[in-house]
Amino acid sequence: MRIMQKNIEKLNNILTDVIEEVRQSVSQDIDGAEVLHSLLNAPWLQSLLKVYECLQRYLRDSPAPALDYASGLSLSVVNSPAGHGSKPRFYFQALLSAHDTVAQKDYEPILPPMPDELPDDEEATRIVCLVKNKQPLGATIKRNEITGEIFIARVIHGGLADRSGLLHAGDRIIEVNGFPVDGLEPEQVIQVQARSQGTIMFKVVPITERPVHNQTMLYVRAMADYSPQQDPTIPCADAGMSFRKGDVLEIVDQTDALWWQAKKLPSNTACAGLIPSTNLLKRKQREFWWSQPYQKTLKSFTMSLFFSPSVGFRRSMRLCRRRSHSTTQPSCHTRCPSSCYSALNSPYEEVVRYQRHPEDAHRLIALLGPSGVGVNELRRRLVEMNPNIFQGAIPYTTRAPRGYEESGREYFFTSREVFDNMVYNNRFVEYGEYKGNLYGTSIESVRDVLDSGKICVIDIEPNAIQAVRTHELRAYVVYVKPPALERLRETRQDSFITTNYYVNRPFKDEDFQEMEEAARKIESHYSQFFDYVIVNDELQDSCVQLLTAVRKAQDEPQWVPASWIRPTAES
Ligand SMILES: Nc1ncnc2c1ncn2[C@@H]1O[C@H](COP(=O)(O)OP(=O)(O)OP(=O)(O)O)[C@@H](O)[C@H]1O
Repeated sequence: MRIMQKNIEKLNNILTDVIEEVRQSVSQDIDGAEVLHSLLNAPWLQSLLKVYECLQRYLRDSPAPALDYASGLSLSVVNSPAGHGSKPRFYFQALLSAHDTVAQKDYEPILPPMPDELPDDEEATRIVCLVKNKQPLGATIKRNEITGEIFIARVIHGGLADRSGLLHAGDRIIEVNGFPVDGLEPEQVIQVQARSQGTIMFKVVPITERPVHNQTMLYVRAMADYSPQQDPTIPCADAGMSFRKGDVLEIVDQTDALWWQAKKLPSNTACAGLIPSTNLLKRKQREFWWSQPYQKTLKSFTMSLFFSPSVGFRRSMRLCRRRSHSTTQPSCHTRCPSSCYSALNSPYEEVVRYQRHPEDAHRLIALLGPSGVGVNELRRRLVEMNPNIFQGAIPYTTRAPRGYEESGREYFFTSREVFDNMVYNNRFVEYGEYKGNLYGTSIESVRDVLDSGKICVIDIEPNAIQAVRTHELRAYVVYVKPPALERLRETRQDSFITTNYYVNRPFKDEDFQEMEEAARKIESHYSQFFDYVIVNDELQDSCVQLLTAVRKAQDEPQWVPASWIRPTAES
């Protein structure tokens, strides 16, 4: 007993040391440390250790059941006059029934005895018996087309087969429930297995050398939608996992070059699902792209991220509203470093959990939404609410200052040469030309605000998202969405819009329809980059939601691109 206590003490010491080490790592911002820390602190791990301790104790004491039939006893208590009317809870009965099964050593199924003498050339086989529950088996199979032999292709992480620890990728299946499977099609094997009730018995020849895989933890944000039910190439649609763009996925197994295993976060399931690997998804996208007629491709291809739904730039920058039917159609360009093209091209973006350190610069708050939805109004109200905390970025322009304007207050007034030079050096988040003058939001303007300790709030066009999602600015992207049409009509009754032709005219129904159409396009192309969505219904509520978003951005852990934390030469 003393030896065991000593061992437990040793174990406790090891755990304390590990937790301390992890704590130090967390303070040094080392990736994954936070995850490990929460793992070691997890109540279930503590419970497991307790179970381990109990098992060790009982191993020594070898306890015997006092009764073989405890559930019968509970029934007599209920049926006795004293117990009349009281019903034992269902789970208590189940517990007693489990007790009786163990006490009676009722371990199904009884296997045939091993033959005394095995021929020398007999392959080592293993009988694996799994108790079926509502979960699928959690393994896929494949057939060797030459020999007709059936093999386990992969074991799904956290599934029934994986948790048994008895079946592995590469094991050859000889029989299922006593039924020889050599030469059958995989679908026929699945049917045999599906027919079995209670338990399934596999006779397998275990793979001789199991490959050793050093799986590294990988988290990604999906940049496209995926549905296994609509993918005819997936090895097993039931084992597949669907995801929407923007979802954060934990990749638990990358052994297979084509099909990874992943869990969607936050996850409450132990079992992973199959998803296409980066290379496979890229290949599918290329094939899809080439198979589509040109126009249709632009409309429906989920990864056509280069398509910009609205070209122009915001009123906040040029102080005049853009209209898509404007005769002086403004053009807008964004700074897009080479890393941005790879981010747009990749179906998954690697992400890490990041929490801003109180001493770090604030994250940039970038608001976007369809024209007229209220992005500018919300930004203005936030700054007005507390100008000591929030500030916009002063834009640059080549237009001449008006009487009341001062350089560095409304705009930085500059020459075309200087402006062109800044464009050439990638110093603009976005810029554009309007009525012969250039306007732009520079990275320096944003940096100045952030360096002063304030929170910089800007509004951007959707195609500038990549220019602010950088290691330098670490933008938190807030999407402002219009409410339903009826609510737009109700809430905007007393509001005005400014167009190229009219200053402050009341909203019309066509403005709302245009806004909804633009919103649909923005969402379908950029929703994977939204960190927070505000439906701008009642203005007061939206302001409160914006404050919540800002607080989350600055004070709560978020999934951010891994390149922000491990910057590459490009980012
Ligand atoms: N929730 C709301 N309820 C009522 N009126 C609103 C609401 N949000 C914004 N508005 C009004 O709608 C008009 C347009 O808003 P705003 O100028 O902020 O649009 P925007 O999204 O910045 O578009 P643009 O940049 O093209 O001007 C303004 O008069 C604003 O006061």
